[in-house]
Amino acid sequence: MELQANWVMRHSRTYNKDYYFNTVTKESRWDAPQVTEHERVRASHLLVKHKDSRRPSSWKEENITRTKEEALEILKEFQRKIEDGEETLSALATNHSDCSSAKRGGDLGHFERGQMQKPFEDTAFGLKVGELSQPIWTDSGVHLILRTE
Ligand SMILES: O=C(CCc1ccccc1)N[C@H](Cc1nc2ccccc2[nH]1)C(=O)O
Repeated sequence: MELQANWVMRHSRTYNKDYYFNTVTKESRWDAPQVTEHERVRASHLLVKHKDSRRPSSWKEENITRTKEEALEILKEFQRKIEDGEETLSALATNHSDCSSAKRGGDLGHFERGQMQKPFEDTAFGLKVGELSQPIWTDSGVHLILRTE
């Protein structure tokens, strides 16, 4: 079983049973400290909408008519530029994201589970800090997500 950082399992001869010891805080416990996943994360994203998006309109384009396939091709080009270090997600989101968060470089702020559309939430909570997602689909369109905290 995975233990939280700095915790080790020890054996008590007095009680003849295992216990858990934190090598940093010197705390000891009978029960194993559970690894809790992050309660909340912070992320930025770049959204490309398509004609079947929940709201096929944005600050950029009053009436969005591109197809899902076209949206994905556009997003994959952005993904390549970010992965090559040619562009940052923030700069591309500012100029090209179909979400109102474009005005904040794509920053969505902190959020907990239960606040965003499920595919978006699951991807964001599955990223390490600084990690960029693969293109993911929600009812809003297709997104790239960068976990920032
Ligand atoms: O829902 C919003 C606002 C999101 C937001 C949160 C926090 C700060 C700023 C913006 N914008 C939608 C597009 C959109 N759909 C999303 C689905 C998941 C995450 C972000 C999303 N953004 C839209 O513009 O149609």
